[in-house]
Amino acid sequence: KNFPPGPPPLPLLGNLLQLHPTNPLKDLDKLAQRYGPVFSIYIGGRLAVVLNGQQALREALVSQAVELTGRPDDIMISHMTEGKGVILADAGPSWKAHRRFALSTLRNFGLGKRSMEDRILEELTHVCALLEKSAGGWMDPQHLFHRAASNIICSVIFGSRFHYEDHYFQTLITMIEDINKLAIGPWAMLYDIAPVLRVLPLPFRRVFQNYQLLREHMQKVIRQHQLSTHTHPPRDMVDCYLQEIHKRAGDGSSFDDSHLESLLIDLFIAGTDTTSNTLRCACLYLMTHTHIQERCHQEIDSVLGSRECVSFEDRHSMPYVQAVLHESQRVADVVPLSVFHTTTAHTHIHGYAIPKGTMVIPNLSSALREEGQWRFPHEFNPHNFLNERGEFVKPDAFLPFSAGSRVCLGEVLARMELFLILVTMLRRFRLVWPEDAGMPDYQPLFGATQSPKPYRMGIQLREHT
Ligand code: HEM
Repeated sequence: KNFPPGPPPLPLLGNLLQLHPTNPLKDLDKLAQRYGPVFSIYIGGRLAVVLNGQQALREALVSQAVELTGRPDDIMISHMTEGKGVILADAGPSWKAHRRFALSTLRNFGLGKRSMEDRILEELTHVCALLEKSAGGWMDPQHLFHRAASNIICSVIFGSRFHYEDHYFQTLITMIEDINKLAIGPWAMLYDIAPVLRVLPLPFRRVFQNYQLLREHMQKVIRQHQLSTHTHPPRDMVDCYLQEIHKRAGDGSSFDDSHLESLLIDLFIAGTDTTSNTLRCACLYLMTHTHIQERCHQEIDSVLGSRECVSFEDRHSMPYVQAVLHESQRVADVVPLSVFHTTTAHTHIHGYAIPKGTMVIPNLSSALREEGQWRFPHEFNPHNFLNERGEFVKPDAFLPFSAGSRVCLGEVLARMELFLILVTMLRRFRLVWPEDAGMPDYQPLFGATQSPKPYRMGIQLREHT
């Protein structure tokens, strides 16, 4: 009763035929126009409520934060993660304690010998060395940004990094990409609705194999740390967690080696594609909007002067670069449908009654390009984030990290990475769209995480560097 309206479903398929299999975003827009910002659809046999536009998203995710904390008990994902970790763990004491632990460890990383900022700047020396090698030519930045983002996470959680050419490292990254592709998609759906197929050698088997290999990697790292755990202050997140297990021994908490493995896998998966795809999107637009790149160069040069390194504090003196970065995140639209939520109690959204256990899909993408919320919703324009005085402002519809009790827990790290990486790169290099590359294609490839299509990036050393 009083449930959000939606299109009538077909038996078994629900409304799947009304959603384009490779990119349902336009179809969701059409359904929102017809049924309003909060509507319902059947994904197969499963009923879900879709939230569209910043007002409905904030009303639900922020005002009903507690009621929207749950995650769907998606069968494939729960079989894979055993309900542990943070991203896909349902609301409960284990999720809460691990989220709190991860947030406070990421926040306090200054307490170790090396701050988060130092770790990012160290990775940047390797990024710049590789870019220098390509100066005068071009490269596909996909691998570089993936490896850099992944290494920053490795440095924070394991205290060490991999060489970019390390075959083992490259395999780990490929496994993450594969899990992201397969765990949310038609194969996962088939696994859920047709248990008889689970024994067959179909692609969903790969998700389990990859997840197991990632788990074995984490076990190895944890064992190495256990042999040298009496280091003060802690070197990384694994040290912090092992100390936490010791502190909590006997109090019945869920902190143990197997939860640690799941937490590390989550951070590794969540922190790689997202940051890397945002950087690729920023570079694509900067190469093809040369006047915007030029203004960034001017602002960076004037703020940094002869200083060797940028610091995260410098963002307050660089409103234009900040605006460009946020605009890149807006158009990159990296996690378009967020991670699905579930209601943990009966609640009301937008005047509709939503029972406990309903799946909720936050369409973050709809807010990032919502008419009436942005001065230029359909173009790449940093003035979406600048007021008349040229000061940086952040509109309410900027929700790439979602909002509420499940808001991305890597937001601060991601923002720091994006700023330090982009400023350092633009300070030393000019990014150039290759003359023979034809017209740029800005249409992203849809997925649990969206990415720009592969492209080549021309690199020139800037004269004064
Ligand atoms: C540009 C980069 C990033 C974007 C756009 C992004 C976006 C998101 C979004 C939309 C969610 C889902 C929130 C929800 O369920 O409502 C999320 C969750 C999460 N993100 Fe990020 N993320 C980014 C980078 C990172 C990084 C670097 C890390 C690792 C430190 C990270 C760790 C997580 C975790 C652990 C969750 C699950 C939180 C929970 O369920 O309680 N993210 N992120």
